[in-house]
Amino acid sequence: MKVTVLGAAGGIGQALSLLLKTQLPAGSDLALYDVAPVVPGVAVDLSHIPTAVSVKGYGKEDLAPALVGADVVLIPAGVPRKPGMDRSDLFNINAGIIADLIEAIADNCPDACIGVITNPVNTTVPIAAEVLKKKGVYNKRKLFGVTTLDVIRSETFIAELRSMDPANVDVKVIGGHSGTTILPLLSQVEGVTLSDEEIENLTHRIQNAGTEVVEAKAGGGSATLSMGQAAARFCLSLVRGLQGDTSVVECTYVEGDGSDAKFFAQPVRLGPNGVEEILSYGKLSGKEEKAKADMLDGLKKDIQTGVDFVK
Ligand SMILES: NC(=O)c1ccc[n+]([C@@H]2O[C@H](COP(=O)([O-])OP(=O)(O)OC[C@H]3O[C@@H](n4cnc5c(N)ncnc54)[C@H](O)[C@@H]3O)[C@@H](O)[C@H]2O)c1
Ligand SMILES: O=C(O)C[C@H](O)C(=O)O
Repeated sequence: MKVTVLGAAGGIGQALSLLLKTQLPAGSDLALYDVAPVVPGVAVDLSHIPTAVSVKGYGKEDLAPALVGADVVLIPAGVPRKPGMDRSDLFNINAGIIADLIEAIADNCPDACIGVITNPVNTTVPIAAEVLKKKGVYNKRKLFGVTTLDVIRSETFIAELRSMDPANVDVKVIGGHSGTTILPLLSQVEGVTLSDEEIENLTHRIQNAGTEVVEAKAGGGSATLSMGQAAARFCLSLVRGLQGDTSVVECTYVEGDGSDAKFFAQPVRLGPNGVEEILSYGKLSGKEEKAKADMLDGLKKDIQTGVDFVK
């Protein structure tokens, strides 16, 4: 299994690469690409960790060899938010970065599963889809917006509230990855009953958790360590699926049946082909139905911005 990380020298990229070096199955290859000149050093540093995962660094001019043969490509390349910014304020810089990197993926590893982390995810994933379509290699089963951070935050905050082991909390988060498009289904958490007030407070915290980190870092970037963990969880799930395990379920932002929006974060069953099955997200409470209805126009607009960028 070859996993390539694009943007591997950044805050997320380094945390993610460390977790992959220590947790990918034995025999895997980890390819680290970045435009920052430190990337070969990151690879050398990681290569001293005694696991059976090979690590190689690729500098600015070596994108093609970093991608050739990749089964999974994860993309945390791009700029993060500063206090006072929305994720959509990153569009002007990150849209072009994603389009360029996806074009290179289409040329060098068109069959790879692609996990887009770069914000604004609601828009960068549609950009990726349009670029892949232009290149004639779009496979909707293999393009994912990584929204796992919303899931692990939900699990953490609920576990804290109820003094539970977070490993025993399972939360579906649907919609998108910004503001009210992040919709945690707190009415469905097995073994946990929450009051209306608790649901309201938790939903607000989950939807604003990215801003909580951005403000706490005070100009030094956004979530990197928790995102590294979230992306590693998602990647390891993808890899288990690619290796034949068809019991792996994750919530992720994919092109589904379009009944809510063309791209929508929802539970999917992973497997050898990427998405094996889009799963039902179950019955929403009245408040969740309303929250979904209220945010769909905004999500659709974010998606259209991505489509228009490529056209
Ligand atoms: N999906 C999510 O839940 C989630 C969570 C946190 C952050 N993010 C997003 O992830 C992105 C990265 O965040 P970060 O904190 O790691 O930022 P960072 O600035 O620490 O790292 C970004 C890295 O990307 C590299 N880069 C820039 N252009 C590149 C290109 N064309 N090719 C390869 N590498 C390139 C930079 O050199 C840098 O090393 C941001 O857009 C951020 O908003 C998403
Ligand atoms: O909030 C951000 O800008 C980064 C990321 O999307 C997050 O949710 O932490």
